[in-house]
Amino acid sequence: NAHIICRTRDFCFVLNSKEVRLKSSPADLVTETDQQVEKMLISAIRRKYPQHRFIGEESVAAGEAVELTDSPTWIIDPIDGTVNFVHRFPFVAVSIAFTVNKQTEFGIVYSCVEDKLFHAQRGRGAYLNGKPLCVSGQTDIHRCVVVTEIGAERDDLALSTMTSNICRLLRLPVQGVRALGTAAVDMCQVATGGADAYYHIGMHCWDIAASTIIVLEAGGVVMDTDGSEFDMMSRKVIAASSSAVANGIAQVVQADSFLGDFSRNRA
Ligand SMILES: O=P(O)(O)OC[C@@]1(O)O[C@H](CO)[C@@H](O)[C@@H]1O
Ligand SMILES: [Mg+2]
Ligand SMILES: [Mg+2]
Repeated sequence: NAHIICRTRDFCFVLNSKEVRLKSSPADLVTETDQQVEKMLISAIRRKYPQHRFIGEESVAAGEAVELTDSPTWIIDPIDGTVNFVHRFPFVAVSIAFTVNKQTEFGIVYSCVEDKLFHAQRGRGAYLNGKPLCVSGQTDIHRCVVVTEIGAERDDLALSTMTSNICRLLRLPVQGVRALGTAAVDMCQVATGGADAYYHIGMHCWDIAASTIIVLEAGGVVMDTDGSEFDMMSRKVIAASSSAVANGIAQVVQADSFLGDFSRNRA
C-alpha cells in the first residue's frame, strides 16, 4: 500500500490534499498520509497475524505505549522523512521490522521516490532490489563518509550536542558528513558501502529497527554511541563498516547531556 501511495502519479496530489500537523517541534511533522499508511499496514498484518503486537510511530504519537516484549512485534515507521515528504525532497521511506524475543528477524526499508527496496532476514544476507549488499569494510575513520541526522529538536542543548559532534568529526577529519532527513535511508547507505558509518542520538526504534538488521546482514557492525551493546530502545546508535570505525566514532560522539534532556521530555 505504501508503494502505491509513493509511486502513483498523483503523489503530489496526495500531498496537496493532506493536512500537515506539528508534533514535538516545528520540525517534527505528521500528515494524514503517515497515519493512513500506518493504519493500512497494521490492519493488513493484523488480519493475518491477530496475536502479533505493533509499535507504530503514529500509534505511539496517538498515545499507545512503546513496549518491546518477547511477543512477535512489528515495528513500523509509515513515513520516515515526513519533512522531506511535505517538501518533496526525494528521500522518503517506509520502514518495517519484525522482532521475536526482542531479536529482529527481518527488516524492510522502501525508499519510495528512489524505488529502492532494501531488505534483510537474520542470517540470510541483505539486499537492494534483489542484489546482495556489502558494507565498504573501511577501517580508517579519516577515509570515511559519515551519515547522521540533524534531528527535529530545536532546543539549545540538542543543537549544541548535534553541532559539536559534527564539528569533532570534521576536525578529525573525516572525508564527509551527510544527512538525508530519514534515518532509515541514511543507515541503509552504510549497507550499500556508499557511506562508511551512521550515528544518531534521539531517533526512535521505528526509525532504525529495520535498517539495523540490513547493515548487520551486509557485514556491518552496530553499537551504542558509548561503545556498549546496541539497544534499539536507547535512542542512540552507531552503524559502521567495521568495529574500528564504529569505535572511532564512539570516541568522538557525545550523547549523555542531550539524552538526559530527552528522557525528561518524551517517550
Ligand atoms: O518523523 P519521521 O519523518 O519518521 O523521522 C524522520 C527522521 O529523520 O527525523 C528524526 C530526527 O532526525 C529521525 O529520527 C528520523 O529518521
Ligand atoms: Mg515517520
Ligand atoms: Mg522516522
